[in-house]
Amino acid sequence: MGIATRLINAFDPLHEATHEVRQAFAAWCLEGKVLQVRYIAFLTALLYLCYATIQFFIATEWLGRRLFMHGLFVPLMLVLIGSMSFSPALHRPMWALLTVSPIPSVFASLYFNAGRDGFPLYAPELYLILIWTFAISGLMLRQAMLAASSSLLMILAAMVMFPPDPGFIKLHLLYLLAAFSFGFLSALLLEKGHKAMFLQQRRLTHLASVDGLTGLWNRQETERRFAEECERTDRYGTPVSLILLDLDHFKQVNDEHGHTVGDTVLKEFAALLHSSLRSVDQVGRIGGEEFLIVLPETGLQQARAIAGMLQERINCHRFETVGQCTASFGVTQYHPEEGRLAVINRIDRALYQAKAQGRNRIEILPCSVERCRACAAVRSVSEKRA
Ligand SMILES: Nc1nc2c(ncn2[C@@H]2O[C@H](COP(=O)(O)OP(=O)(O)OP(=O)(O)O)[C@@H](O)[C@H]2O)c(=O)[nH]1
Repeated sequence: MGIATRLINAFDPLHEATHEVRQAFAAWCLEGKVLQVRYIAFLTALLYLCYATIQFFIATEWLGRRLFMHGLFVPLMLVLIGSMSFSPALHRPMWALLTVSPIPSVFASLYFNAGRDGFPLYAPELYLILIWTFAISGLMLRQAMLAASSSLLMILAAMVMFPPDPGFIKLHLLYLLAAFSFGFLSALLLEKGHKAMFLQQRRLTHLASVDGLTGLWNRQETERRFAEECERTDRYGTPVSLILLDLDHFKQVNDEHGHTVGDTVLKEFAALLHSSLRSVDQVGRIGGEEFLIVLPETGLQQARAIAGMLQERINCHRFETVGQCTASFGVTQYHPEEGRLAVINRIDRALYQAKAQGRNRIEILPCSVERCRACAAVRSVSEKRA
């Protein structure tokens, strides 16, 4: 790896991240910076009005144009940016406008002052714009770099076309270098800090949603994902089913082989479930040896077939040290009319029945909505049995 790549990587905590993670970072970062953009845009507009007022008293040339630019055009552009920050739908054009906003300010300053006697008096505006673009505006590093580099090119071009006083030129170059490098470095370090914070937050969020032993979702996250699927069902009518399963006589495993072996069985069991299901299915450990599977876009009959497939795989699997294990299953489908709590209660009942009726069984309970076609077949079988 080249030195340049190593250096870039050292400043980029996301250098190994996927495109999706980088996009998630950009969205997270931009959302967090909206408030900064708002305050900075309004404050800068105010300062430009002060600048225009001072020029009103000291400027000897182009007074009307200076007042138009610094008292009207630039402040209005900044107020527009600040106002756009209030509406999420306008955030994209707001970022675009913020990226180009330094250009007219630099252009105006050069147009009014380059090659004139008063240039050193007004040159600090150029240095401030460079620092503002990098470290204050709220722009992401890449956009800030684009805007500041364009500004710097314009300033250098103006310097070639209208050379300042030879005594001032070296100082001017030094100030430009200082403004650009200070601004760039602070933007680079700020973005590095943001990236590290983003990664840390993702890690913590992940840790807070997984079960430490099995790596499956924990109870809270499983319930959250189930609620999300229910909302999808409420909105689009796509079915969602649940399987609740519990290892049979797991206490015996612990009692006979010890908790460490019990833990290994739970891990192996979790891996078996995870590898047997589709990637869209959500598996969580919601209690000691109790697991909940959320099956999106799956009706009751399909869920029954999936539970059958899992039962067969579990029965065929030989767990380390303990050999064969079995599990009991409750299966049901969510129906929008009855609410989530009713489904959770029903699947609990289904599992209880499977345990009560001898374990290593699948019990299916239809929903309580009479006209639900998905559950009709199961309901009639249950009624016949009763
Ligand atoms: N090793 C281990 N055991 C656990 C863990 N969490 C819960 N358990 C044990 O799981 C066992 C559950 O026992 P019970 O609720 O009586 O259930 P069971 O023996 O599986 O009986 P049935 O469910 O009725 O078939 C208890 O012994 C708990 O200590 C864990 O994280 N690791």
